[in-house]
Amino acid sequence: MSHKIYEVLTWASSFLKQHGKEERAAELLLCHHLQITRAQLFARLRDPIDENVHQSFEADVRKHVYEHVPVQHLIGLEQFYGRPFLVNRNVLIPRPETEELVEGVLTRITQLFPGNKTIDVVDVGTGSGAIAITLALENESLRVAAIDIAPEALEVAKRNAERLGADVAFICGDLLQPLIEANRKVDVVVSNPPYIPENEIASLSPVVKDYEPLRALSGGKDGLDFYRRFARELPFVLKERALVAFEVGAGQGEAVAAILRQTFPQAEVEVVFDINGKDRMVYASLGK
Ligand SMILES: C[S@@+](CC[C@H](N)C(=O)[O-])C[C@H]1O[C@@H](n2cnc3c(N)ncnc32)[C@H](O)[C@@H]1O
Repeated sequence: MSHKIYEVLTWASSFLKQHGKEERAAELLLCHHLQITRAQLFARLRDPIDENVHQSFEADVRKHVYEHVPVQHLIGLEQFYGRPFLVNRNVLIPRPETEELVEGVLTRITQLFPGNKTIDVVDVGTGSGAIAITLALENESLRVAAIDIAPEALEVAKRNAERLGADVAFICGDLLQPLIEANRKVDVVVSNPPYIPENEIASLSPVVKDYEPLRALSGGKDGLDFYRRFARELPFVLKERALVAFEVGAGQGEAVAAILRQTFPQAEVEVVFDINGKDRMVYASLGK
């Protein structure tokens, strides 16, 4: 007997809810299996569903529930700043908080660098390329480079740049070392580095811990290792007038601001809260 789309959707929603998962995953996965948009899904609720599609959808719902495979890995995509980014186990799934970081960078760039000269930006720890690619697509005055230590992450980032038509120079290397070695200076350094304290990794949910790369998560003993390294390396790569923009873990804002103030006593340093009221971004403007 063939099922109707709404029956399958109702089953999946309540199965997910019953197992403590977000019900919205049902819609996302069903749209993916039917190859339709959300609006089309709701227009077709009373249509019958092909049995093969039904089976493969149900198998994915069960994988999400029992094996904790992230929905984004089942679909192969995550939306970031309104664009679809390919994701897999080699990259962090880009998060909505990071969209706020991108927004903050775009606004501050306009304020700090009025006029239309080319602005050199580097995204450090680019992962899927979400930050670098979005910046390049949103502001054509930006010349964007992106660094990651993991070649397998850069493969994903390069495919994303190609698919989305963004011009980004990808570099494999350790933090700012590639720029320091090339004696290259930039106007903007943006980064969402690993910042989770080591002892919190074990208690992360399995969807994160088992499927996202550890090197994208762990920020050392107190989570601040990368910010301390940035503080040592930034003075070698920043132009006189420059912007540093970091995503931080909730509760780390003041500690990261203190690290930046110590390195750049003249800088204007701001801790910015996200829409959920958490301190998630720190900006330092130099040479204002
Ligand atoms: C938290 S993820 C951020 C990914 C992406 N920028 C985003 O916001 O979705 C951190 C990234 O930093 C990279 N990374 C870790 N250590 C690094 C290092 N020493 N130098 C450069 N990149 C590094 C990881 O491979 C990972 O892709």
